[in-house]
Amino acid sequence: MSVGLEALQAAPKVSLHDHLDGGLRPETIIELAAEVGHELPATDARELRRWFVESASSGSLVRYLETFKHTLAVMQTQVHLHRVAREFVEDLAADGVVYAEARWAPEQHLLSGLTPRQAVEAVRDGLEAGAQACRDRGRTIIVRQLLTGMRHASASREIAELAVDYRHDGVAGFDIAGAEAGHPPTRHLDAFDYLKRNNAYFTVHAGEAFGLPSIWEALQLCGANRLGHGVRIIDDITVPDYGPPRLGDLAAYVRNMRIPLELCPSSNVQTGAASSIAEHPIGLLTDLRFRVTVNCDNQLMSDTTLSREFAKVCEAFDYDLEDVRWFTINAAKSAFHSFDLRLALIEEVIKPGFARLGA
Ligand SMILES: O=c1[nH]cnc2c1ncn2[C@H]1C[C@H](O)[C@@H](CO)O1
Ligand SMILES: [Zn+2]
Repeated sequence: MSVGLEALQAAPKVSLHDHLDGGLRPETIIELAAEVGHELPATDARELRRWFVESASSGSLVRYLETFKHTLAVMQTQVHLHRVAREFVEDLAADGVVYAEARWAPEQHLLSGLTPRQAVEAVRDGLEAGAQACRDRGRTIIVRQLLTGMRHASASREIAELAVDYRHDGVAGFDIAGAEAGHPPTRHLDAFDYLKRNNAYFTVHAGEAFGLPSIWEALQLCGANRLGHGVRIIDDITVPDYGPPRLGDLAAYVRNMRIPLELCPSSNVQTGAASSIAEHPIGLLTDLRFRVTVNCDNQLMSDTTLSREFAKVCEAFDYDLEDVRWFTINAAKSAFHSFDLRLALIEEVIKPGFARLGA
C-alpha cells in the first residue's frame, strides 16, 4: 500500500538538496522575463512548465543544465532575487517542509552589476521574508543558503570565503555544482582547504554523471561532509545471485562513516543517472542502511515537490510513513546546522509530526 500525497504533504520534511535557480514558479519566470526583456521558449505557464521538464529529460546532465539559462536570466537584480527566494520558501512550506537548505551560485547572478555580497543579502532577505510570511500563516520553516561554486569556473575560492563570512547570517555551507565529467572537484582544492581551515561545512555534487573516482575525490581529497547525489556509489556494491551484497572499500567507507547521500530520484532519471524510479539505487542503498536522504534537486525541471518525490519512491519500493520518517530523520541529522537545532527538529517537530499521522 503506497502512501497518499496528502499524508506526505502533512508530514514535516527536510530538504537538503534543492536549487533556488531550479525552483522558480513558471508564472514568475514569465512575469520577470517580460520585465527584463528575456525571450522564453514559451509564454504560457503550463507550456513553459512542460518545456522545462521535457528539455531537462534528455538523459544528459549537460543538456539538463542548459535549461537554467532561462531562470538565471530573471535572477539578476536584488528585487528579483528577493522575490524568487521568498516564493521558494512559501512553496516549500506549503509542501510541509520545515527545514531546507537552498543552494545557488552567486557568481551566476552578477550580469546586471550586483556584487556577490549584494546577491547573497538579497537572497537572505527574501528567504527571511518568505519565512515571516509563513509564520504569519501559522507555519514555521527555516531555510538557509548553500553557496555554490560552479565546477567549470574559477570563482570557488571567493564563494567559499563568502560562505564563511555569512555563516552566522543565513548561510549554512558551500557546494560545488555544474557539469561533472571533465571537471573534477580537485580543481577547487583551494576553496575546500579554506573551508576546512575555517571549520565550515560543504557538500559536493559527485557520483551523478560520473562515477566512483568523482565520489572518492570529493570525500578523500576534498573532504566533503555530504555527497550531492552520490548515487553512483552503487558501482562499488556487488549483488551476487546468492548471499548478501558485497561492499567495496569506498562504499563501506561511505556507509561506515554515515556520509549523507543527497539522492534526487526524478532528476537522476532525467539525466540518465538512473534508468527509472523503480530501478533507482535508492532501494538497495536504503536496504543496506546507508545515510539516505530524499530530495528534489530542481523542482521546476522535474515538476516536483519533496512530497511528490516521496510519493514516487513509496510507490516504487512500497515504503510507508515509517520509512519516510527514517529518511526525514536522516536528513535532519545531516543538516548543516547546530547539533542543538537538529535535535530539537527531530524531537520536537519531526517525531511528533509523524506521530500525529500514525507513524
Ligand atoms: O544535479 C545537478 N548537477 C550538477 N549541477 C546542477 C544540478 N542541478 C543544478 N545544477 C547547477 C545549475 C545551477 O545553475 C547551479 C547552481 O544552483 O547548479
Ligand atoms: Zn543538484
